[in-house]
Amino acid sequence: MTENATIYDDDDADSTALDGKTVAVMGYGSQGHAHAQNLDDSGVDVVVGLREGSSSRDAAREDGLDVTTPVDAAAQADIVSVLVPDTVQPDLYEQIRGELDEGDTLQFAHGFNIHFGQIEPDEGVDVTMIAPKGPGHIVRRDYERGEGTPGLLAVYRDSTGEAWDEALAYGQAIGCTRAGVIETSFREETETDLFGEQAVLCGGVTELIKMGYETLVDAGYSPEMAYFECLNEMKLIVDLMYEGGLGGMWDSVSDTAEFGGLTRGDVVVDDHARENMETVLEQVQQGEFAREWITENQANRPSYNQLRNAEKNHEIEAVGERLRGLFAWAEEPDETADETEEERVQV
Ligand SMILES: NC(=O)C1=CN([C@@H]2O[C@H](COP(=O)(O)OP(=O)(O)OC[C@H]3O[C@@H](n4cnc5c(N)ncnc54)[C@H](OP(=O)(O)O)[C@@H]3O)[C@@H](O)[C@H]2O)C=CC1
Ligand SMILES: CC[C@](O)(C(C)=O)C(=O)O
Ligand SMILES: [Mg+2]
Ligand SMILES: [Mg+2]
Repeated sequence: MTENATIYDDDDADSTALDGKTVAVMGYGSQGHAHAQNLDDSGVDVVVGLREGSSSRDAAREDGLDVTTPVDAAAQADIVSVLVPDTVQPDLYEQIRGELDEGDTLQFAHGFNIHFGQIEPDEGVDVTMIAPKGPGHIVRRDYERGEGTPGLLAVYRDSTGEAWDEALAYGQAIGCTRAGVIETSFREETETDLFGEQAVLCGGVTELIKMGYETLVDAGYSPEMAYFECLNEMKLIVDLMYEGGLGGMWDSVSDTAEFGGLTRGDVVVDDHARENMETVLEQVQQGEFAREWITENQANRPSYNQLRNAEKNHEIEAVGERLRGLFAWAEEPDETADETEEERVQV
């Protein structure tokens, strides 16, 4: 049996580890906007680093944050949180490298570039990771609700002797310790995160949904029925697992669903799927996926763009958009949006 992981909560963190320190958040996308605003709301000094002409600059300023260039932000900072896309991080690092002084920290939300050797930080710089186990918009939403998204903590280099305390305080400031922060390594975070998103969370689930939808539609059932059955209800079922584990879900569904699911689930996701999962994991562990993704970017993402378009054009997307628009709580369309000044009726 593998040993249990160490999990830290709010009581383990000491916010004073960030006293007098400035955090430069590089990027204001999914994770960047959440970390920057959560840190700011937690009383930490934050500056956002964005390239000149960046489409995110207005959003960060409207959220009340100081915005400057990545180089300038890094120059002001004690901790540089690297929250631009993984493929962009090596270039960004080269731009800001000269601004990282001995004792500063490079902080990541995913270990890809350190683990696969795409960034090799200079000696004297601490290298840490707080990786929220959830999308950035949920990290922000959880924090605002007084809750938190679970996170992972890893230290790749601790030159100062303060890296662990500082990283845990960072995890607290973005709300992760409210839910629990698990101690890990850059290798373990990178390999499990890549495997999870490819085989289960993003890749596995979308293929399961599309295959279920196509099976029903090909058999003559309506697209609307197939959408509700295979995609919409997925969230409701997963919510039950999130709240009460697999058992919580099985308790809530009918005995008929439980018997059918327990006898037929592994007919669909069978030993072939397990073997394929093992292959996907090996490709991650051996760096094969990383090399493919790096090469794909060097070639301007031909496969990525093609696959992305195919996914967007899948019939389930149009059906879903129409059905979600019928939900009573869906936003009313702004009927004046396309009207000219003259066409508007003053009342
Ligand atoms: N998405 C998520 O929820 C999760 C992400 N992570 C990790 O967090 C990190 C950030 O990912 P994520 O939040 O998805 O990133 P995003 O794709 O959301 O980052 C977008 C931001 O990066 C900036 N950016 C994009 N390209 C460049 C560039 N060439 N130069 C400078 N800035 C650029 C964008 O600014 P501009 O307007 O200038 O383009 C924008 O502010 C990654 O390491 C990822 O693996 C970890 C957990 C979950
Ligand atoms: C599951 C995808 C993720 O790893 C995440 C939101 O945690 C990501 O890279 O976006
Ligand atoms: Mg993840
Ligand atoms: Mg990921």
